[in-house]
Amino acid sequence: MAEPTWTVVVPVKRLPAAKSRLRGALPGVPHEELALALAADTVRAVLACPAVAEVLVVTGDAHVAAELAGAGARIVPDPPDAGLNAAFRHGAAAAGRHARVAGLTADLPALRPAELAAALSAVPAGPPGVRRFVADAPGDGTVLLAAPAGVPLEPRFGAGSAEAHAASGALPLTGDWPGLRRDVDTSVDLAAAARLGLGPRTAALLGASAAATPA
Ligand SMILES: Nc1nc2c(ncn2[C@@H]2O[C@H](COP(=O)(O)OP(=O)(O)OP(=O)(O)O)[C@@H](O)[C@H]2O)c(=O)[nH]1
Ligand SMILES: C=C(OP(=O)(O)O)C(=O)O
Repeated sequence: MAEPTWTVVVPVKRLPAAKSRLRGALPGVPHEELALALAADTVRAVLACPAVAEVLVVTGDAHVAAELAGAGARIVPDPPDAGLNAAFRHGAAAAGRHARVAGLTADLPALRPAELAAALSAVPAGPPGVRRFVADAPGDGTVLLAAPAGVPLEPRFGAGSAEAHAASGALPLTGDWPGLRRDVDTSVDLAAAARLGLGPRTAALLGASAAATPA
């Protein structure tokens, strides 16, 4: 059984602006409910991961903060308008210098706690202190970036982030973790995540949308 040694930082954008490429993906479902469900299912899986001691959600959204604090996450206020990498750095700073910190995107509704535990256990505990990352399913993005204790996270999330993380000295983790790698940016991604098995919040919205949409 993995030791709960990791602090996982999960940034969540303000819901009205979040997941813009998914807007309209589920007819009959308010967009903000879908964006919140993706984050809630991600955080639920992280909280259930035996390798995780604490989940820090970095957000400027009061609704997200209330929901995810209720689920058991610690909320760290987002630096206003600073963007995704600033949110990761802010969360990592709140975790403290001695923590093993991993940054994870909040759009992984098919994430399984055991996959996250396997990925985190593949990060060596000791020197030489190299950061590790897990690329998304297409291979160009990043879903997870992990740093050993005392090593800055130095996040380079955004378009082409797998290459950017590698160029900054981070090494890829190569395990077969389909739910972890399946980030959801578009309706095609959402369908792929549904084939893997969605967390309960997103699954309920998919079911409600299907029931409301004439065949
Ligand atoms: N706290 C915080 N989280 C962010 C910010 N930008 C993106 N995120 C989160 O980072 C993760 C990955 O970002 P994207 O996949 O680009 O998500 P997004 O920006 O909501 O989606 P698009 O509008 O489609 O680009 C998601 O879980 C977002 O909620 C930000 O400025 N602050
Ligand atoms: C944030 C990222 O990209 P996307 O918006 O494509 O999920 C990333 O992969 O680093």
